[in-house]
Amino acid sequence: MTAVLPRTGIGVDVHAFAPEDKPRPLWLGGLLWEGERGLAGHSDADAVAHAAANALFSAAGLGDLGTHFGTDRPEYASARGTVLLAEAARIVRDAGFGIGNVAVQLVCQRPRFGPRRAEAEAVLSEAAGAPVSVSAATTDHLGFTGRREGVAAIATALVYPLA
Ligand SMILES: Nc1ccn([C@@H]2O[C@H](COP(=O)(O)O)[C@@H](O)[C@H]2O)c(=O)n1
Ligand SMILES: C[C@@]1(CO)OP(=O)(O)OP(=O)(O)OC[C@H]1O
Repeated sequence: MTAVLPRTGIGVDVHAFAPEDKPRPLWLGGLLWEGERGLAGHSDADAVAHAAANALFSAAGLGDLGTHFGTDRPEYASARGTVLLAEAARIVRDAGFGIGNVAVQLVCQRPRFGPRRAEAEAVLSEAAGAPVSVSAATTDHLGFTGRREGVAAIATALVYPLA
């Protein structure tokens, strides 16, 4: 008898802060952060949502964000991370998987994520159609995140084959 096992996936995303002469709004964890410096990218550069989507694709063995939403696709310019995450979840489900959960670790000095964690988790979970949890850590001012050059996010996901 062959066991039907769940599958785990991993995803990473990094975005640099936008240059001062080309300011952008900050979208992170599906939320708009008023008064915070925005991130550079083709889409809205929401590293938390992108890492979550990468982890879902990884778990399902379906490549990654670039496989499905390349930067050569004008329709994804400034696209919301939640839109990409919802589309990733749809693609994974259409490939025959249920989604157990997604866990994201955000690494940055700013913004302070904790006060808006519940709000972000609700928005991301709605987009994925499954529980998405987000934790945050600084790097004690070390490295590119510590110097506030950008943010990093690392995610895991669990999916299971539907019968
Ligand atoms: N961008 C961040 C980073 C961290 N937090 C919260 O602060 C706690 C302490 O961070 P350390 O890096 O010093 O471990 C962390 O556990 C988070 O709860 C945050 O909200 N936003
Ligand atoms: C999301 C896409 C497409 O708009 O562009 P970016 O916003 O630059 O983000 P990245 O995390 O580098 O993933 C690549 C692309 O799929």
